Amino acid sequence: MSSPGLAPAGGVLSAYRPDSTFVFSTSRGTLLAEGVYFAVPHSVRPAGLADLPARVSGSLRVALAAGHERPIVVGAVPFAPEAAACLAVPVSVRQAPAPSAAVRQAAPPPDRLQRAEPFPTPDAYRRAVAGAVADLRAGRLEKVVLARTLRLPFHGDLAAVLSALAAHDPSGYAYSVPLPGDRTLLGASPELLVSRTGTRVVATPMAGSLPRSCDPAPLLGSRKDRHEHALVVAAVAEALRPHCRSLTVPAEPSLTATATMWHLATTVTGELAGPETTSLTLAAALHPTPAVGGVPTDDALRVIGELEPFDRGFYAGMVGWEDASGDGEWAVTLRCAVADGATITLFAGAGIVTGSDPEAELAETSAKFATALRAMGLADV
Ligand SMILES: C=C(O[C@@H]1C=C(C(=O)O)C=C[C@H]1O)C(=O)O
Repeated sequence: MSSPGLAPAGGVLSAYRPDSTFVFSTSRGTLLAEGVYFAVPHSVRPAGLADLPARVSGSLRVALAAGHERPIVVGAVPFAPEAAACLAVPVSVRQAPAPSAAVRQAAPPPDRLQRAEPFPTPDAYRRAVAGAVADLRAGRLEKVVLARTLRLPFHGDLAAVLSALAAHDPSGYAYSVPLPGDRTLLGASPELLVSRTGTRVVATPMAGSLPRSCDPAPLLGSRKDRHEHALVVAAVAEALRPHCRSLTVPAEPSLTATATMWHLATTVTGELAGPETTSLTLAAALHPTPAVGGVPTDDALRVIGELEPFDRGFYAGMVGWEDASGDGEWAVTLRCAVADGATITLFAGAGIVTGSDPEAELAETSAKFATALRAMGLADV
């Protein structure tokens, strides 16, 4: 890492260029990385994520050997394990305290949201949810997450969108990743897939949601949401346990708020059994959790492939960083948008269990779109 002297986050974000800068902003600070010193090579095997931790550790060793003083790897990993990740050792990294003040947005032309194209259509999404509920009732699976997209024209300033994302949800993970083909992935995730700091491991799985405009009390009491949540926590604990000497899994979830949503969340903490387990070893063991996939994972992935008429790309993958010691922090790539020329595509999904109501899941995904829409000045939730 080049000398990270603390500068105001507004200052560090002013260096942001959507097509070339990686940004990862948390309540503890903003990391801004530029340039490609060494691109993490793609997998040559169809091994998916199995060799990802080694490819990243290897890239960090190469950078160290070439004289980079404090290399880190930053970027995003797509949802599908066989799809190419976008990870690199950047040339320079700056860090600054978290941004504090919301950025005022210019008022958008009023017709813009009307030109938004949902895909699949709301009707098709309701039908997909109903189809999944039929599968669930037939006992073929316990949970599956179904997503949808919203595509709209966008000519605005992505720097303003990114600062608004960070300012609206200062306790979340606001990010921006330059993607191949002059596209930009950006969003604000509430969910920590996993972090490793020395031997300390933290994961904050989420599942069970309501729009922020609702009273959250029924969420904590909802059997359907508690079940949906428990499935994710159990899968996260099961994936982390083999790597940990001790693991603490709270028996009850707590309520977490973002600017647009309420979620049930559980913070799982552990002590690593051995120092060789990197943050990405843990992330690869966890992905995809049932917060974005389902239970059992393979059946859920098959149903997602059958019922979702689009490629998730980087949505529901992971975004973050890892350093040469193996420490790192990876958020689930949620509440995201991909900007591509004059078009931006938003992604949002919801966990479906036997008690799911298609209309409520449609409303939940609409509320999740509001995170990006609000940052674009297109929703005032
Ligand atoms: C799938 C998404 O969010 C996930 C699904 C949730 C749910 O189903 O309740 C809650 C938080 C996230 O783990 C999304 O934002 O697209």
